Amino acid sequence: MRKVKYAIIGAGTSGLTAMSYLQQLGEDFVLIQGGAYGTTCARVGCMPSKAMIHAANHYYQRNHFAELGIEKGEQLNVDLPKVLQRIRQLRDRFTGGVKKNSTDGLSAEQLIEGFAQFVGPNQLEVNGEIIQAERIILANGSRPVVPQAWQVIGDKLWTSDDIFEQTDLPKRIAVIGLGVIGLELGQALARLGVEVTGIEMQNTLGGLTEPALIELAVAEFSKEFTVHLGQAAEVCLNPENQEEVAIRLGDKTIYVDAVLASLGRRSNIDNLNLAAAGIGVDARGMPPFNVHTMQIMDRPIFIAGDANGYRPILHEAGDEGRMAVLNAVSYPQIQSFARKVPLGVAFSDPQIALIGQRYADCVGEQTLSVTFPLSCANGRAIVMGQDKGAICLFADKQSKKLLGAELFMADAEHLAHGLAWMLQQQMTVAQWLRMPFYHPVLEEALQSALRQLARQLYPEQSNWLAAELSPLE
Ligand SMILES: Cc1cc2nc3c(=O)[nH]c(=O)nc-3n(C[C@H](O)[C@H](O)[C@H](O)COP(=O)(O)OP(=O)(O)OC[C@H]3O[C@@H](n4cnc5c(N)ncnc54)[C@H](O)[C@@H]3O)c2cc1C
Ligand SMILES: NC(=O)c1ccc[n+]([C@@H]2O[C@H](COP(=O)([O-])OP(=O)(O)OC[C@H]3O[C@@H](n4cnc5c(N)ncnc54)[C@H](O)[C@@H]3O)[C@@H](O)[C@H]2O)c1
Repeated sequence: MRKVKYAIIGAGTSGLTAMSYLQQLGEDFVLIQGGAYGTTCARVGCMPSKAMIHAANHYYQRNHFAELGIEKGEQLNVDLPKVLQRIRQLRDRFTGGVKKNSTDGLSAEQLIEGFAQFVGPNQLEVNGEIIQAERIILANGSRPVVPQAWQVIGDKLWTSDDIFEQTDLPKRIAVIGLGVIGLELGQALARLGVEVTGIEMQNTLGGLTEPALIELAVAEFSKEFTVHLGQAAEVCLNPENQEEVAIRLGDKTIYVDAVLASLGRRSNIDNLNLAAAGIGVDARGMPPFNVHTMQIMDRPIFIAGDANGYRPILHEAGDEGRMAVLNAVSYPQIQSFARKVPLGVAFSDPQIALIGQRYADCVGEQTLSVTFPLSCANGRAIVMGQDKGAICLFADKQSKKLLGAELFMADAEHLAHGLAWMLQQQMTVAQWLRMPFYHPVLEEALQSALRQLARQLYPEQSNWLAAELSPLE
């Protein structure tokens, strides 16, 4: 049996963030990594998906050249094998960079290759070796949800783990699940010339909850690919042609060449045998843990990143790795950390951004909301041909502070950051309106929405000309 002070399970963003702190402190640790190196983000997640979207969006622009007076755009072609090859080259560059700066520098004692599982309260087993660790960080990520019944279609069933490995793309793909992954990759595939059928069992897409934005988004995406909402699909091989997949949607059958399952991701926590550590799980298979400390019960065991399923996105995985390692080091002293304002961006076009609380969770007597369409006098959006979207802001009537925002607009990623940063400062709507807004920029749409909100929140305020200025103290 090997004894160590710290064991980290998983060399993803979360685990590596935790490890870098232990390295700085010169602590005694092991990093246990099962599966491929280089992190989910760089290998099969954020980065290859953005590389595909980038190529797809460039190619798609050809459809709009004529209206700008630029000729022969329709003569452009896409070389799909080259597009896919470039994605893999970029992926290798990103994963190579991650490895060089993290696991490549570890000694044979520090890095253990293999899948860990608990065999006792503080004991892990990897490849038959027992590791006794005083403090343990579980950062073993998540994997795509794939229904067992869909396996009958064999290699025609893809997830985000497979799509970037393809050397070419077929004519027709069904993208099932129009959350973030389905929307980003579904639109990219459509823009690269694939005939895409998008299927989502809820009556929304990309996580939007505000009805006007959902309607706008469905209308926009439907121009590029077929969108079926409110229906769960059944998948099998076409009995008459085993080369084809048959998707059953109610009484409709759609035939495609491949299926991209983007139905969500589930935690890998189930491969750790938590029961052997004396840790129970809830109905979703998750152990009890504190989102402000990352600690599981009162144990010297911490859970961070996608593994805990709380906010499965990259910057949160990094933050949770930090919280987990700070508390692992200070254990039994445990510090609670405030969570940052929730921020999510889907890199579709237009983008979707969700900041703070969700609209659906806030609607009620105490909430005021405004939805401002970009076509309504945002000059920059109109010039760019990007005036299809809208901004929805919602605020608490009493405190006059924003609760959150949902955006469906071009380049929402930037405005979303401004909104998240300001939301975290807990400013009132009047304070926001005293910030500078340049012209002509998309941010002026935020200014317009804030003005509409302010008029309802401050009915007593008669002089808005002055209210947007701060008196010199
Ligand atoms: C297609 C896609 C696009 C995405 N795009 C974005 C984006 O644009 N922006 C964003 O913020 N987020 C995005 N994400 C989410 C982001 O990639 C994840 O939230 C983040 O990578 C999670 O990091 P992690 O450290 O928790 O897990 P991971 O990076 O998955 O690391 C966990 C590691 O643990 C290993 N492991 C599992 N079980 C064991 C075990 N028992 N023993 C040892 N090792 C084990 C796994 O093999 C894995 O290598 C995307 C995800 C996907 C799939
Ligand atoms: N830009 C980003 O930040 C980004 C991009 C990609 C992924 N991610 C991360 O990856 C995670 C997983 O992404 P995802 O898109 O797979 O999950 P998701 O939870 O966002 O969306 C999954 C969708 O599939 C639908 N669905 C489930 N089963 C279905 C069925 N049988 N038929 C039809 N629809 C079905 C769900 O209703 C849901 O809308 C996200 O939660 C996010 O944290 C982030």
